[in-house]
Parts: sequence; C-alpha cells; structure tokens
Amino acid sequence: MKVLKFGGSSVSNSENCKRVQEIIKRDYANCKQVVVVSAFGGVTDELERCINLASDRNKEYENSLFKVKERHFQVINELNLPAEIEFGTSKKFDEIAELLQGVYLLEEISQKVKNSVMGSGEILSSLIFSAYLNQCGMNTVLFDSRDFIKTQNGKGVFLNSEQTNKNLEAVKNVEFQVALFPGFIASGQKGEMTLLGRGGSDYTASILAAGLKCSELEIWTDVSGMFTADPRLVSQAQPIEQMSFQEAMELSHFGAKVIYPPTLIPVLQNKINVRIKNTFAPDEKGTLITSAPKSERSIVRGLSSINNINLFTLSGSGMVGISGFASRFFTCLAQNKINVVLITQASSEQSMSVGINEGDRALAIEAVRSEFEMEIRMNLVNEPAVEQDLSIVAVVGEDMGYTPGISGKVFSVLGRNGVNIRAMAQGGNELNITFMVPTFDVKKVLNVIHEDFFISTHKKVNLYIAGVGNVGGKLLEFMKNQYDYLLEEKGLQLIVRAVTNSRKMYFAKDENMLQDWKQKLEEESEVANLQEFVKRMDQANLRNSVFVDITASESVSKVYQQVLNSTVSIVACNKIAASSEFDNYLRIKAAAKKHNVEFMFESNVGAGLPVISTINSLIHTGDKIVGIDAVVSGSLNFIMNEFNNGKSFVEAVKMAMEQGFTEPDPKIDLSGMDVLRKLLILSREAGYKLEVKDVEHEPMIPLSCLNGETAADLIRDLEAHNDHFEAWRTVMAEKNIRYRYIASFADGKANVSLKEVTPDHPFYDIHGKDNVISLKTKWYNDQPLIIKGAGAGAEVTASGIFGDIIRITSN
Ligand SMILES: NC(=O)C1=CN([C@@H]2O[C@H](COP(=O)(O)OP(=O)(O)OC[C@H]3O[C@@H](n4cnc5c(N)ncnc54)[C@H](O)[C@@H]3O)[C@@H](O)[C@H]2O)C=CC1
Ligand SMILES: N[C@@H](CC=O)C(=O)O
Repeated sequence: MKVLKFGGSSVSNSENCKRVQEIIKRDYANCKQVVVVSAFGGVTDELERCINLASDRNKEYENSLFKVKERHFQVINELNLPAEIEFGTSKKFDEIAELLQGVYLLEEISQKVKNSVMGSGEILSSLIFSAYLNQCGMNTVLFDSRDFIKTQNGKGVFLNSEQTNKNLEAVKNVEFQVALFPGFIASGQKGEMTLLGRGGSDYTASILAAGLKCSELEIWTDVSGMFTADPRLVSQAQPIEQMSFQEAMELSHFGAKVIYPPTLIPVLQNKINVRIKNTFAPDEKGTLITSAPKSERSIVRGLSSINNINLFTLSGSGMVGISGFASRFFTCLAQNKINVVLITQASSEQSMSVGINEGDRALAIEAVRSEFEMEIRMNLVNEPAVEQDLSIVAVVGEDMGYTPGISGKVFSVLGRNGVNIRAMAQGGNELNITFMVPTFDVKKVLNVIHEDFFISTHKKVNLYIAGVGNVGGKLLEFMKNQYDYLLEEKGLQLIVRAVTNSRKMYFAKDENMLQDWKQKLEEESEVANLQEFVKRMDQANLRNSVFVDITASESVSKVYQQVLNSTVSIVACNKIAASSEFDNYLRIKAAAKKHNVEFMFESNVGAGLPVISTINSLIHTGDKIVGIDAVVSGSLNFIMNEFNNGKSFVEAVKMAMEQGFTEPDPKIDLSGMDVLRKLLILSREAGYKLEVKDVEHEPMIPLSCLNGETAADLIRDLEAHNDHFEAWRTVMAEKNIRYRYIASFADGKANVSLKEVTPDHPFYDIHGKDNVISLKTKWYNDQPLIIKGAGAGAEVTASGIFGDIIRITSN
C-alpha cells in the first residue's frame, strides 16, 4: 500500500482532476492506494479572506464565497458528477455561509470557527474527487481524516500519534482499492476540527503512511522534484535525484517550499521513502527522499533561502563572563513566540545575534528591552540593534561533513562577487552552512554558489563593454564566433549586457546582445552617459561581471575605482590607467584586491603577446627583471619597415592608420607617448616605481609635426617635413643601419627614443607590425628572454582582451 498526496495545483480544475485520476489508474490493479487531497488551488486562501472580511463587517465576503462555490460547481458539472454530490456540496457551502454570518454579526473569529471554515476546502475537494474516482470505476472509499488523526493542545497543536495510529487500525479492515482522505484537517480532544498547519496536507499524507505502514509516500505537485535551488532565482537549477531525510528537512526549513517540514518526521521514524513527483510531467523521475541516497556529482545537495529576515543583536561589555544572559535572551524570545532562525555569538561573549522574521521585529525589540531594562539603564547592555532587509541562505549536503574546504570555497566565491556576509552559522553535523546576506544580493549569491558547486551547469559571464570601434568590434565578433565552443568546452556563457561608445549606449533588457549589438546600438540606443552606464551596471548586481575598456579615453579610465567598488572586474586595453600617476596605478590595483576582483591589462603591451603575464610569472617565482629593451610600437615598426621598403614616411603613416595599427589619435604613436606608456607599464609590473617624468623621451618626429589637432593636420605636417625623413634614408644607406624607436630600462633609468641599430642587432630585422620585448633577468642573464610577434592590429589585440576575460571568469 502506498500513499499519494495531490496538492492544490494538482486538483485545481476538472482537467487536472482527470490527470490525477490517470496517475492513480497506473497502479490501480497492482496495489492499494491511499490518496490525500488538498483543497482546490487557492481555495484555502480565499476562505481565510472570507473570514477576515466577515470579521471586518465587510459584506464582500458573500461575493467571494459565491465565487468559491461557483468554482466547485463548475468542476462538478464538467466531471458530470451525480446530483447527490451537488447536494452535499451545496450543504457544505450553507454551513460555511452560516459560520461566516456568525463572524459578521459578532465581529469576532473564534479558533474553532476559523478552523471549520478554513478546513472546508479539503472536505469539499475530497467529496468531489472520491465521487469522480468511483464514477471512473475505481473502488474508492472516502474517509474523514478527523475520525482518525487526533491532535492535542500544548504550545500549539501537536499530533497525538499514539491515538492516531490506533484509530488507523480500523482502516485496514475496510475493503477498498483507493482510500481517499482530505488533507490538512484533524480533530482535537473534544472532537472539534483542528488544522495541521498551512501545507498540512503533506503532513496528513505522512501521518497516514506511517500509521498504515505503507511502503512509500508520493507527494504530487507542480514541479519535478526538489531542485538544487529555487528555479525562479537560478535558471540552471536541476531536480535532485535523491537526498536524505535530513537534507530534505534542512532545505525545506530554509525555504524550499516543495515539502512542508513536519511531513518528514513520521516517514523518517518509520523509514518510509518519499518521492516528489510532478502531476503535469508524471514520467519525470522527481526526487527520492530516502535514508541512504546515492551520492550526486556535487558534494552540495541543494541551496535554499528565506527573505524578510532581521539580524537582531544584543551586545554590551556587561555580558562578558556573566552566565545567564543567553538563557534570559532566548527565554524572552521564546516566551513571546519569536522564532529564531539562526544564532551566532562572538567568542568575546560581547554580543549575541539571532536571525528573526521581519514580522517579529517590533515585538522582539520591546520584549528584549523590557527583559534587560536594568542592564540597559546601567550601560551594561546596549539598546538592541536590528538590521533589516536581510536573507538567509543555506548550503545543504550530507557529504559536506568532514570534507575540508567547502565553506572556504563558498565564502571565497561570495567574496569574489562582493557579497558582504552579515552573520553565519554551521550546523554541528556539518549538514548545512548558513549565512545572512543583504536581500539585494540573494539572487547573485544563489547563482554563484550554484555555478561553483553544480558542475553540470555553466557559468554566466556578464560583460559591459565600453568602446566598440576597431578593436571592440573585433572582440565582439570573436566572442560571437566562440560562444558555442566556450559554452560546451569551458562551461562559460558570454552574455553582453551593455555596450557604449562615445555617442550612444544600449542596455539589454534581459537578452544577450552578443548577436545583434550593432543593430541595438544603431536603432534602440540612448545617448551615452558613462556615469549612468556604471550606475546601472552596479544596480544590476550580476555575478561574474566584467567591465571591458576598449577605448583610449581618459574619462573611461577614471571610472575604474567606481567599477571595482561595485565588485566588477576590469579588462582594459586602454593604457591610460596603468600608465597614470604611480599612486593611481597602485590605488586601482589595491581596489581590485580589496574587492576580490581582477584588473587585467595584458593587451596594454604587445597586444595579444604574453608580455605582462610573463613578467608577473617571473616575479612571482622569484626572478628579478634587471633590464628591458623593446620595440613595442606595432605602428612605428610597421611605418619604418614600409619606409625601408621604399614608401615615403607619410605614405607609411597613412597605411598604418588605415590598417588600424595606430591609436585613435595617431600623434600618440608618433610622439612616442604610446611607447612611453608601455615602458612605464612594463617597468611597474617588473616592480619599479616610475613616473612619466622619470622617462627620458625624444619624440620620433619633429615636435612641429605634433602641433595640429586632427589626423589630417598631422598628415599635412608630415608631408611638409618629407625632406627630414628622406634624410634618414640617406643616413641609413651610408651607415648600413636602421632606425628603430626603442624603449629601454636598465639601472633604474628609462628611455624612449629613435636609435640606430646595426644588422647584428635583434631589432634590425623586424617583420611588419611585430613587437620584440627583450627581458634581462637574474635567471635570463646571458641570453635575455625574448617575446616576439604581431604587436598591433584589431585581431591580435582583441585576442589579448578575450584571453583576459576568459582567465578571469574561468577562476
Ligand atoms: N589598434 C591596436 O592595434 C591596439 C589598440 N589598443 C588599444 O585599444 C583601444 C581602442 O583602439 P581602437 O579600437 O583602435 O580605437 P577606435 O577609435 O576604433 O575605437 C575606440 C572606441 O572607444 C569609444 N570611446 C571613446 N571615448 C569613449 C568614452 N568616453 N565612452 C565610451 N566610449 C568611448 C569610441 O566611440 C570607439 O567606439 C585604445 O586604447 C588602444 O590603445 C591596444 C593594443 C593594440
Ligand atoms: N598603437 C599601438 C597599438 C597597440 O598598443 C601600436 O602601434 O603599437
């Protein structure tokens, strides 16, 4: 014999009643079934509303009750049930109406009347449904749960399990194939109707399963089992195949609403397996709750959360070393029926904090103030402090016990995402790690932990992109091409949430704009506003967020602090921040460290070449950079190579500009400023404190060519100086040398200038836009470490930026 419980959603209309009948039919011939039904979906709430309206002397209750009645009659008619059911139903509604009229006249609700009205929904649904099953040819007997399930009053309503189990013996003597019981309702010592608590139909089913010694309890609902997290908050949540009773209890206690927590006690005591199934997808596996569940791939079984929690703190120096404070504190909360959801105490004994429901806040303050009135007056204890708008999150899993590193992993992923944990507790059995966070962060918290622990799912990477020109456009194209690969191979889902250029910006509503960012920016954008861009990114508060700076703008580099304060990582190919004042460079790095996020700028030097990462790796492993010689301007190398091949200097400059090797303002390259910035960045990363003024700097071209405003001015001025450049050609031929614009650093001295190199020099033969970076270190002393390859161009730069994004988000 097994018990099947169908919740309100499963029996909310005639269509669903037919589905339920199909489910019962599956095992009809094989085993006896005890079926428990809830009231039709939403009916209990409606009945409660009717009582409240009546007690407020609001005649609207009559209308509301009439609508509830109509719903029942609609089902009766649609199922073609016999007249006696209509009669029985009508009679029940007359009784309810009478009770409500009494409430209306007296303006008072007694517990007895309230129970009678609210429990009517189950009496009605069981009457209708049992008739329907019989009509379908099933041998169904309707039992009244009140005749069997007995409660006793204490502080609340408790099950009298001894009496209940004794009463249930009688059921065994009745001939049936389906026994139908209304859920939720029971009776007290004097036979009056009592209720088993909201969600109590689950409990009814569990009590029956235990009392009738059934083999299994099936809870049929509208979801396919208990999920690894609330699917409304975590889109990647999956049904959990199996879990233990203890895990189910922890998860349901902390908010997973699939099962009413007391339900698990009778079945646990009698070792009866519970299966949670979906009425609307009956072939799906659902979740099995059992004493020895098989291990899942993840050590964490599930996550749950409850909102509207307050952190209530009692503190004071007078509490230290004095016994009895805790006992008085908790007794006072208990006496006022204030439910404590989480407890923590500082080891100094100076403070104790508890999590309570928002609704209990006022009462808790009043009760604790009055309990400690004298101590507060004497300044031994402070006024109770309450923090609002918090939520509790529980990470649950039996396998977490005695496995080191789980809480470390949980808290480090939260730290990386900028979540401030207000209080925490771990059950002594290590079954749960529970903590309080601002409600604003709950969705992010559940998602990041879910992504980190449930390996079958992927990680969403939320990208905010500033600058969609030459390089930015290429990066977006690469990301679009690699989208499927990264999703499948690395479990990374790239989502572009917003883009801006200097004129327009577009924020995605809920969509991923990776595919059609151009069109969105063209057709649906708003006027660019950097502050607004950063503000909205902060408000979105999405996990694994990265701000990507692909501009050459100083104003964009100035928002980095703000971005990092929002716990968003930065990937930049814009060199301005890393080459700004040394203190600012340090401040940005410190902000990233403080907020546990990344500031990465590999593409600042050598575009996609692994230059900065190589320097970092040498330093981290104990090497020391003693000298740097580099040709790190892709455009200048390209220009000189074209010049050597016979092009005029200005022609070569125009080609570099057209091919996207120069900065948006080419004067930055030709003045040597771009190379200077790169040398600053390299030497800083190598551990030296260098400012712009410390670098000896000779521009590559005459200063008079750099006075113009626009690129056209520059071209005009270069043309005017053609003789100057042609003179280089003569010198190069005469001396058998080449000119290279070289950055060098040695003995604390930095220099960027145009130098002559002979054919045996490593910088003599450089192809196209290649960069060469030669690092002399403690370990690479005789032969320097050389990094060489294309150092400019949209493709290689975009690939460097993309690499940083993947490195950050793969952590
Ligand atoms: N082109 C190359 O080979 C390399 C370029 N880089 C860096 O890449 C960056 C971009 O270069 P390109 O794409 O070639 O330039 P670009 O001129 O084609 O694109 C720059 C983009 O930034 C946007 N922008 C400018 N100011 C802005 C602001 N205040 N707010 C929002 N957006 C703004 C522009 O509207 C444009 O979309 C530069 O910092 C450059 O140093 C780095 C390595 C190599
Ligand atoms: N303009 C730069 C591009 C990369 O930083 C260069 O020419 O190297």
